[in-house]
Amino acid sequence: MTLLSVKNLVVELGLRPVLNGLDFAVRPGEFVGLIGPNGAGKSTLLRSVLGLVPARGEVRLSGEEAAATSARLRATRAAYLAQEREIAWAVPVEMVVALGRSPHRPGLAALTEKDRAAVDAAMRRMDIEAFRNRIATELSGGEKARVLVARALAQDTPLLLADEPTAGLDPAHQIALMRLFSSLAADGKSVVASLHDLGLAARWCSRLILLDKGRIVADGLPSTVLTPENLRAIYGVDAFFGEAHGAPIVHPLDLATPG
Ligand SMILES: Nc1ncnc2c1ncn2[C@@H]1O[C@H](COP(=O)(O)OP(=O)(O)OP(=O)(O)O)[C@@H](O)[C@H]1O
Repeated sequence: MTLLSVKNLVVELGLRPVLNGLDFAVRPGEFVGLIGPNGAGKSTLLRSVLGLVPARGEVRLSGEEAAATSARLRATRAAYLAQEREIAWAVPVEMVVALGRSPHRPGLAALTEKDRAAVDAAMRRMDIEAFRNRIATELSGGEKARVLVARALAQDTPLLLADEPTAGLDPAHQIALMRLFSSLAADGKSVVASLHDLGLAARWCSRLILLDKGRIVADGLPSTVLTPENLRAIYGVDAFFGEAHGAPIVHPLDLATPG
């Protein structure tokens, strides 16, 4: 059983090819880091999986063709954390997080005990319980980011698609989030997260997909994807490679020297 499978996914935006025939599948238990330079197509890939941009090819969520599934059912299979972190509504944080339960509430019925438990658990996991009654629009950028992750967690889906989830978070909350995604994967869920921080990607992801110019150029264990050759060829950087506590360290050091 795959939670997500993508076959020959093609996206054109403004008559420009953005994704050029992608193929991959994500199984339960995987924490997949989607990496690649600016403009590689990472956000477009996440958005096209959810039908948010027009695409050709086949996308299956939990085995069923996504295009043939209702939006509500899709939202019980995959949660999405968008790159934009603005919160439009001046309402209490708790209410924003509870929006994650919408796909589980027919006609937006009152929150059930299960809904409340999911909202509380998501707020606890994102360390935002203290903000519960604060107005969401009045939070800092990183605090808002954590509220939106909590909303996606409250959705309680087998698959989480997260676009740059660590952006704007301080180091402790970045690491806590990567730990959380790892533990979701250990519980049999899957996370696909676009990441620019190659150090976090190397250390925490079970698998990396490296995109460049709308194509998958490497897909596998972080140690096989984050090679000096790939970093030079795709990102144009030289990096330090090391190891600590049994996990890899990758830290970009400088622009690659020509030749
Ligand atoms: N609405 C659009 N119309 C035309 N081109 C678009 C549109 N949206 C995105 N693109 C182009 O598609 C390409 C991929 O964009 P995308 O946002 O998926 O990249 P990304 O890998 O997520 O980049 P970043 O790391 O900068 O967030 C870019 O060249 C971008 O300019």
